[in-house]
Amino acid sequence: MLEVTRLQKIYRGEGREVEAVRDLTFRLGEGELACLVGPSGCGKTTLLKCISGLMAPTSGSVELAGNRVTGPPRDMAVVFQEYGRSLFPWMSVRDNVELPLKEKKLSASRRRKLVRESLEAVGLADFAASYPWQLSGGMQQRVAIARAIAYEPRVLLMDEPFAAVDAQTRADLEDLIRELWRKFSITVLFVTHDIDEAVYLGQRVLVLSSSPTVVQDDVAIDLPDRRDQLTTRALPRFAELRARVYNQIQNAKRGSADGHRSAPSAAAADA
Ligand SMILES: Nc1ncnc2c1ncn2[C@@H]1O[C@H](COP(=O)(O)OP(=O)(O)OP(=O)(O)O)[C@@H](O)[C@H]1O
Repeated sequence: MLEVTRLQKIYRGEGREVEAVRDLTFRLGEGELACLVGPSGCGKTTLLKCISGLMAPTSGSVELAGNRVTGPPRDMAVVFQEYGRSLFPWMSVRDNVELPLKEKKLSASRRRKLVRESLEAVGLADFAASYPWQLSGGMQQRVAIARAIAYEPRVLLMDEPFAAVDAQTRADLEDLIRELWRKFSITVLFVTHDIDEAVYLGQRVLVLSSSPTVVQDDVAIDLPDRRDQLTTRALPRFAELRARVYNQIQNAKRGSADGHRSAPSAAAADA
């Protein structure tokens, strides 16, 4: 569904160059839920901007369902960390969710149906007429998620979407993402700083190296598919996977090539 091949991004300006991403290759199969972690400043946002077509890579390519991404694709939606800035405060929840659907030129009845279903799916059916500023941070992020889901994307990119909410809300939102992923069979790429969150959510965790970035490790998360905040996180296997991802990030910070690989199959075999 998503194929990133030998992606490189060099920022140029004022007589200096920053190579943020060096040589990134990975694939996401249809319906996969993969998390992406890496040291601070390693190029996660740069990567997401290239994948979502907001920025052109210096070299390499991104393909979505076999089509090269050269601008924001119709089949992709992005949820950012800063929900406060991604929702329009003067529009009701309903209108915020409906706005991108107008661009898709869907009929009014189809738009209404999608808005209703997506608000129901995130538990906000009763708040359609409210304004974002009347809702808590966690609820606002649910609105942003509903807007993304209503767009019926094949791929959903999430850039540290829960970094600004409290721990309890974060746990609820994590469970919501797994529920929506199962319900709508979307391919999800979820960027996070939080190792536990990556292991809890993902079927795979891609660990990025320090900038200039390559894929340092690709860990298959072989935890039971039905996850639960208490029992899953208490499993010995959860602790093992967490330790592996943690060690890889420490290696990445030290710039060590230990465990460096980019082929998913090799990593899956010894995860
Ligand atoms: N517009 C830009 N011009 C020049 N350099 C940039 C630009 N944007 C990012 N960089 C550099 O590229 C590298 C990667 O930045 P990026 O924001 O993609 O990393 P990140 O992993 O998302 O960071 P964080 O973990 O702090 O969110 C950094 O060295 C950063 O300074």
